[in-house]
Amino acid sequence: MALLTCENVAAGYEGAPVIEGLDFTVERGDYLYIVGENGSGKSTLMKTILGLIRPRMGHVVTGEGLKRTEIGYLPQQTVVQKDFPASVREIVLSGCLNRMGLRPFYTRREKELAARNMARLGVTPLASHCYRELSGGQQQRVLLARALCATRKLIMLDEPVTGLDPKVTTEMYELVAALNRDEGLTVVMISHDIAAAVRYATHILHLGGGKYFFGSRVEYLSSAAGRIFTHREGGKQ
Ligand SMILES: Nc1ncnc2c1ncn2[C@@H]1O[C@H](COP(=O)(O)OP(=O)(O)OP(=O)(O)O)[C@@H](O)[C@H]1O
Repeated sequence: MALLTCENVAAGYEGAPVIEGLDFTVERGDYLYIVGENGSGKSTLMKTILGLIRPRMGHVVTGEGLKRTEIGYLPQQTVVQKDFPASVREIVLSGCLNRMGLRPFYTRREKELAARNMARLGVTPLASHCYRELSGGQQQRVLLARALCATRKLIMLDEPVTGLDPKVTTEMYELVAALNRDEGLTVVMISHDIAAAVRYATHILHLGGGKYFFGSRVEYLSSAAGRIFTHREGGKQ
């Protein structure tokens, strides 16, 4: 069974639904990019998958023993979040909150998990620094370490490179690609960067104009949406 299945999903707020009739699956080890213009419903879909928004129609089904609370999530950063007055260690540890239930303290295992994920993301030397004093790239690494504390299976990232310079953007992309390739972590990433999508993704979901495309990277490149991109890039892909 797929790790994640969306069956005829419609979601939105008041008024007309933002997304409708969406069908796609995410298998273990996939790297799915969700692309599409502003307002096409990418974040709404991600929140629906996470169970933060109830679908108006259809179902989101998880498989392979995955619980919704075991999905690592790196949300789109707001200005307020960038200014959060906590230490890096506290932020990373808070990725364990979903496992804690009513228990008020972190266990030794949770502290070890946080330490491991800080090391994995190269932020151990920043552990006692205040989060709001970090650069944008360091903040995103910290949030990725936090999301990894919540999951061993599936991580969802909402535009994790917004505001980062090209070098740090590439580092972030390579980091996530390595987690997928070397550690078998399944990744779902929202992005506006179609060039990165066709470089890193195994699958692409392109939302927009009431329609959508879902398929493998190769299928995307020969689809109408993908051909617009390759045409613009002069057929470089
Ligand atoms: N909390 C909300 N309440 C009401 N409408 C909302 C809410 N969040 C988003 N919307 C609307 O839903 C639509 C889709 O928004 P969403 O954030 O899912 O798009 P997106 O594709 O992620 O956009 P972007 O690329 O700009 O981040 C937009 O028209 C937006 O204004």
